[in-house]
Amino acid sequence: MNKHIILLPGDGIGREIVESAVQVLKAVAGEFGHTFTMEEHAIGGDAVDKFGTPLPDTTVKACRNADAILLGAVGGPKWDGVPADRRPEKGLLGIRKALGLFANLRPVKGFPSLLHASPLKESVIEGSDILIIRELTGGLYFGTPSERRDNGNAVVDTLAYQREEMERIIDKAFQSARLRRRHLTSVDKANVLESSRLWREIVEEKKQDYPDVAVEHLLVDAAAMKLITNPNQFDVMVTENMFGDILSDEASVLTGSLGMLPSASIRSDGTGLYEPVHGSAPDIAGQGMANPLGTILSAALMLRHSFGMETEAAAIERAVRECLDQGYRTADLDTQGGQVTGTQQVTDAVVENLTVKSVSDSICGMFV
Ligand SMILES: NC(=O)c1ccc[n+]([C@@H]2O[C@H](COP(=O)([O-])OP(=O)(O)OC[C@H]3O[C@@H](n4cnc5c(N)ncnc54)[C@H](O)[C@@H]3O)[C@@H](O)[C@H]2O)c1
Ligand SMILES: CC(C)[C@H](C(=O)O)[C@@H](O)C(=O)O
Ligand SMILES: [Mg+2]
Repeated sequence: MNKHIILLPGDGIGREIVESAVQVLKAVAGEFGHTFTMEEHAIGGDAVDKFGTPLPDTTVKACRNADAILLGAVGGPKWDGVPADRRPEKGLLGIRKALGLFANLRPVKGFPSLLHASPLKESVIEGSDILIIRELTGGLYFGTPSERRDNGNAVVDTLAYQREEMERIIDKAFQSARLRRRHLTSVDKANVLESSRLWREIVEEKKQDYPDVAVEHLLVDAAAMKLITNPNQFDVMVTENMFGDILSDEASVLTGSLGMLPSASIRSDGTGLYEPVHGSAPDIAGQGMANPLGTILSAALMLRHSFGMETEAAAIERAVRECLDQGYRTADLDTQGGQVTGTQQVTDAVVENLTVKSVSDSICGMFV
């Protein structure tokens, strides 16, 4: 197959980890006889520096014409002082909105050889396999422009949702639960927020259409606690934009590192932007020590969701598992006294495992 992929490296470690994923995608193309053309565009602080805006029109246009998009990360202290409309993060929010990518799938599944890498007890995290589905284009992030009033002494952020925006993400969550263990946890703050009360009503309405899926409601504060104390109770979790942002970083602890988590930001027709859950990690940028696996696993999600390449996606996931089994670890992972390996060595190990092993023993559908 021929596919055209837009690369948006962005800022901080973004370029390093996207480069790793590109090496893996090239290896997949070679191994399976595909042609992936890749074209880089600017976003975030990188775009502010080059074009004076975090989301140039040329980037949006290229993304609209792409088969899929792979993003690194945006932001960093360099742009702390820029006006609100030039914040690097606006570029990321802007491209998600421009492409209508309302569903953010954040699978949280630990690799066997990393069980010990979590600060949580192995008995707690063993077998945890959660899909967090985060609404991505509404809520507090996109309310009528935030503003300062009273000489800067009062602030307004607006949490707004339309019924349809809630319905489509809740439908997506029920459908995903059907493909997994048929258990859906809806997370809200219905004891306080009117938006959460509408959300809960819609979940109750929708569950009539999915009688085979067990549904529970949890308030977000309790959900945050249970995610750490009893993660195995969860299958699919669905929640609004900001709750999903926070809960997914928290859930990454189950896997050993925030650097491990991939994500798919998609809409109903298969269009997708694939991005690790973490940010630009300015504290380690440029040092060759970033964990590339969240981005490499995001590339696997791209192959599965946007290109329908299940075998190829599973081959990447298997290669990552083997790389970890062989003991390769970036510094964010507990090395158990072993050697710390850099971004490039980890990437090389994944590529090596992809190319030397037969694909017949692939673990299909490891993530979503
Ligand atoms: N999707 C995105 O582009 C995205 C996501 C989150 C944060 N950000 C932005 O990133 C900047 C930094 O934010 P932050 O420090 O709060 O969050 P962060 O996710 O960048 O980093 C949090 C911690 O995790 C570590 N970390 C993250 N990814 C890692 C990886 N792949 N390998 C090893 N360690 C990793 C970092 O070193 C840091 O200690 C901010 O400007 C923020 O807005 C962007
Ligand atoms: C950088 C920021 C706008 C972004 C978000 O909150 O969506 C990030 O934290 C993420 O999780 O992708
Ligand atoms: Mg986040």
